Formats: sequence, C-alpha cells, structure tokens
Amino acid sequence: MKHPKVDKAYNAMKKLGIAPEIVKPILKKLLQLYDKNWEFIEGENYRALVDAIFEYNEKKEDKRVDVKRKEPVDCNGSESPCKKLHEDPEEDEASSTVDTSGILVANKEGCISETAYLSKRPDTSNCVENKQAELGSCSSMQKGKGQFSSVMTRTSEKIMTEIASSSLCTKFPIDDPDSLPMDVDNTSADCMIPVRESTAKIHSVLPDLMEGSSTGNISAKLSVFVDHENTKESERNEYKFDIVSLPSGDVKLCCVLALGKETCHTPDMDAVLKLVEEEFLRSHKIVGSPFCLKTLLEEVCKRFCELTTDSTNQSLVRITSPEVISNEKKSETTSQFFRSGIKRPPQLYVDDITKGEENVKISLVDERYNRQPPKFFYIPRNIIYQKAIVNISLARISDEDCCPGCSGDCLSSAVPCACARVTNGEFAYREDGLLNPEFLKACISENKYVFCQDCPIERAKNESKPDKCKGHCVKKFIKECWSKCGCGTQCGNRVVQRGITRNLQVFWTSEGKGWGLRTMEDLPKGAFVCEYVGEVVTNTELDERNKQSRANERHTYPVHLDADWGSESILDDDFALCLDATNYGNVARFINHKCHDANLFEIPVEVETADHHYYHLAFFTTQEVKAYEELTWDYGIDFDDDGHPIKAFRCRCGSQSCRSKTRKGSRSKSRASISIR
Ligand SMILES: C[S@@+](CC[C@H](N)C(=O)[O-])C[C@H]1O[C@@H](n2cnc3c(N)ncnc32)[C@H](O)[C@@H]1O
Repeated sequence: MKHPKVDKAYNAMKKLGIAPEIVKPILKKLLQLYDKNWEFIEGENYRALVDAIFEYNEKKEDKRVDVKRKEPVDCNGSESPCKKLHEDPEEDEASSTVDTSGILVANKEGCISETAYLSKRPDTSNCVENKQAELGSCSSMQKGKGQFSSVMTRTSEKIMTEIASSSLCTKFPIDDPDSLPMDVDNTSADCMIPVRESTAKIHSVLPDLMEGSSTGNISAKLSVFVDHENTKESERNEYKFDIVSLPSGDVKLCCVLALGKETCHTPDMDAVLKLVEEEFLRSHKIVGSPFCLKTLLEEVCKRFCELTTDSTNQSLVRITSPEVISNEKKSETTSQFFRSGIKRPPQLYVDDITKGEENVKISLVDERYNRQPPKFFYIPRNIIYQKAIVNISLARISDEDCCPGCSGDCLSSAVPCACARVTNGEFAYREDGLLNPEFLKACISENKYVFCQDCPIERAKNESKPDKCKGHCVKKFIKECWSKCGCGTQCGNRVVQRGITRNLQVFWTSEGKGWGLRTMEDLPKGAFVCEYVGEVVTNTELDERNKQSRANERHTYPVHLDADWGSESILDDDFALCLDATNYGNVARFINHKCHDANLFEIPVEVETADHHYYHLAFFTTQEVKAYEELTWDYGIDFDDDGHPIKAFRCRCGSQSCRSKTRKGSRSKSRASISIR
C-alpha cells in the first residue's frame, strides 16, 4: 500500500506537470538523505523535492550534451578523429567552463550569455573535424565529415568562400532522438550547397515541427529556403536551424556552421554577426536605430521561451504532463502538440488560492510573467451582503421537498424519493456521481425565454421609467437531498453540496482573456466542477456596484439568479438576487466566456431552500474535457447591447461562431451581468 505522504508528494508534483515515474527515484533518494524526515521534503511546498528534480534533469541534460560532444562518429560508424581533440585535457576543461559550442544560450531572463558564442580563440588547425568538435553539441551530432550549412546568417562572401568546397554531408546518427535539437532526417547533400550570392534572400521560414522530450526539452525546427538569382527549383537550398528549451530554463539557439574546406578555419562570431548586420542594413535600408543581429537572436530565444511555457497557446506548443501525453498518443488526436516531461517552474505559483477553504487545493500559475495574483477574498459558499433575503428555515421545507423517511443512498432505493420530484421523478445524478446524460441534454437544449412584467434588472437601473424586460431563460432545476432528509451525507443525490473535488488550476491565458480556469485532470461528461460563489446581492445593490465599477473601470463578476423570475408577476427587489464574485468569490470567478460549444453548463441546484429565488448555480461539463484544457461557459452575452453600462470586453473565445465577430457596433458591450439565459 502506498504511503499517504508519498501520494501527497506525487500529487503536488503532478500539479507542476511532473509525473510520478520521474518523482519516485528522486523522492526515494531524498528520503534516504533526510533519514525519512518528511518535514524537510514537504517544507515550502516540496521545495527540496522540486529542486532535486530540476537539478537531476539539468545534470542529465549536461551529461548528454557532454557525451555528444565527446563521441562524434563518422559517416561509416567509426570514431571520428575529433575524439582526439576531446582527449586534450585543456579542451575538456575549456568546454566545461566556456561553451564553445556555436550555440547561443539565452538565460531565464532571455539574455544571451557571452560565453555562448563560438570560441573566439584563433584556430590554427586545418582540420575540419576540429571545427566540428568546437561546434559542440550540434555538430557532434553529425556523422563523420558532416558539414552542413549555417542558416540565416550566411550572406558574407568571406564565409561563402570558406565553405564553397564543402564535402558531402551524409547521414547523422540519432542515438537519443529526444536529445537532438536538429532535424537530422533528410539532411542530404543539398544542405551543403553554400549561398554564394549576397543577393540571396530568405524566401520563406516555415515552422516545421515542434517537439518535446521526456527530459523537458522543447525544440523547434525551422526550415529556411533561400532563393538565389538564376537558381533552378531543383537547386534551391533548404537551411535549418534549431531552438531548444532546456528544463533549466535556458533556450539554446543552434547556429551550425558549414565547414567544407579542408583548410577552413572557424570565423570570429562577432565578425560574422557584423557582416550580417551590414548586409541587413544595406539590403533592408534600415536606418535610425541600428539593426543588431545579436538582439534579434536574443529576441528569438526570448519569444521561443515565452511561447514554450505558454501552455494555453494551443496553436504552438502545449506543455502537458507525461500521462496526458500518453492518453493523447493513444487517441492520436493531438499530434501537433508536443510535450515536456517537466515544466520549467512557473514565474508565479500560488499553491492554494482557497487558503484551505475547499476540500482540494487550487493553485494559480502565471507561466510567463510574475503578475500580481488577483485580489479578492476566497469564499467557498455564498454569503449575503446586506439586503438580500434568503429564507433558509426548516419550516419552509415541506415534506414534498425532502425525504425524512429515506436512509443510506437515495439513488439506490427502488422508488425515487421526494427530492426527485423537481426532476420529474428521476434523479439528475447517476450512481457514478455524473449527471444523467438525458437530463444534461434536456438542460442544454431548453431555450425557452420568459419576460417579466416588471423586470427587477430594468427597475434597478431606472425605477421611474424601466425598460422592457430583455428576457430570462427558463432553466431546469436539480434538487439535492439535505439536512431534513433521512439519507446519509454520502447519498448520491448530494453532489454540489459536497464542494469541489476536481483538480483545478487558475492560469494566465494567452489570448488576452486575463486569468482563466483549467482542469488538471481528464473530466468525463456530466461531471460537477464547481459552483458560482459570491456575495448574494439584490439588483439595486448590484446596480450601485456597477456604477462604481464603471467609474473606476473595474471588471465585475455578477450572475443573476433569474432562472425562475418569469413565473412571478412582480418580484420584490429583496428577492431578485444576484451573485457578485468581484470581491468575495470562489474559483468560478475565473471561468471565461465562450460563445459556442463551451465545455461547462450552469444548472440551478436547490439544496437548503426550495423556493427558486435563491439557489446554487453549479457548473457541469457538457463534454469530456482533457487535462490542461481551459474550462469555459457561455455567459449569454448579447454583444450588440451597446446601451449597457458595464465595461465591455472584446471576445477572444476563439470559437468559429463567436458572437462578437458578428456584432453590429465596432465595440462589443456585455450585458449588465452574466445573465443565465
Ligand atoms: C468572470 S471574469 C473571468 C476571469 C477573468 N478573465 C479574470 O482575469 O479575472 C469575466 C471577465 O473575463 C474576461 N473575459 C472572459 N471571457 C472572455 C473572452 N472570451 N474574451 C475576452 N475576455 C474575456 C472579460 O474581461 C470579462 O469581463
């Protein structure tokens, strides 16, 4: 049986995207080291364990680069003379302290390290292999006298002359494909043809492939086609360069230099950069702020680094945990996504935004910047602000609305109890805790609108001359068993009241939607995720808040509890309620809007009252949701309602049927609140 502390450690690491297989051996070692003292391991949210894992991976990465540097093999599989070079203790020492690999290394802040450029020391050797040895990890992947082109920077006549007599490049060995940042397939002779003319221009830059490895590398391969004047299609050259992000947070941009001539020498990298800059200045007529190739390369590293850690940007790279990937691989649905076994520690990580208020921890991450976490008070249950009337009393629950005679689990009784009356004598939940698919379908498809004679929303806005009611969508309710029922707390008809059980995370979205909520585990269809929790306010109170928030441009997070408003001719303001999660709320305040095909649907749930004025608004999945997917719901926004005072947002839901795309005005406005329609 597994130790609960071990399980806890696995779960904590899982939240960081680190799989148990990776954690296990390191945790074992730490336990030995700390004499099984868990305090050291659990302290500061498993800091020692996280550090040890990253340290281990960095070492592994270094080792691999070292091995590759030391064991180049020639085209025929025999040892390359380059190896001799590495037997030189001086060389070894140099490579351990100074990176002479021809790789530009950007550190976590995106700066390119000075040591990253090609060695500047004069090269007196005529040996091609020597250059390869110096080129380090990239070139050491070449087999034999593999010489292949550098990319994008080769416009200098000087370099061209040096590489003009390149010998043929043959196949490269791939002993550990994960460790290879290079696209080594298809690197045939064509990659050796140098650019001879400075008039050559980059024809297109195609992102070929992005991939990660179990060690946390993410690499991108870009193909650069260069057109030369008078060059036939068949002679067009394809050049490649590679960017790799390492678990350490470094980003490596490999510039592989073609070394063809037996007598060539390694050029001074600064001179190369200068020549390219001059070429760019000349051909692109850049004046004013001088063009700097070093800055450009630095930018490439920085942007790569940002995008690889931006797990929401699905069009580029999604970083997922190993289990997630294995599922994805099985289903073969997301072949364009690649994984990183271990994520770089995020820039901002809050272990539990609920501060222990929920059954489960809910973390918050900003993987790109160290943004301030949002300021609000986390409350797991609704709290009345002031005037709202919520009648919770045993006397108001009639025998028709509870099941005092039941025991155990109502779902397993032969005849559904009184609590199933609201759902037409059938329980909304199944024994596995999920919603009955038929019930869910009916909830989603029901689109009947009712109109109040005297709408509390309009009345709150303008009491003397209220506008016409804009309509409220009639909703199906769920009635859960409660304290006046005879069943136990584990009764299957008690789901929402048990609170959040799923592994959720708040994260900074990349599409400009601000914070969002995602699931960290696969969710089946019909699963309860969370309820919308906030202050219970009346419409008048909400209207006052809206006016204030408009004045200081603050976004508000209100939801009308209007699922049953249409059934009453006149609803007193104290009974026309809203949930405002702006200052006090739970994790649902981070769920963003999606115009079409949102993966969550909101259903009103009665727990401790049966009068439909006050109810819980619970979110259930409308479909299977994969781990790391953002959770969304349709706010029911009318983007054409320009007259509304609430601060508008431009919808970035990305849906094909985004309603804001077809809006009449140039700017979309949302309704006064997120109204359930
Ligand atoms: C309930 S909050 C959701 C959490 C919010 N993103 C945050 O950072 O706190 C609603 C606000 O999120 C933003 N938002 C939600 N869905 C959006 C979408 N599809 N496109 C753009 N912004 C969105 C809008 O600013 C909106 O007022």
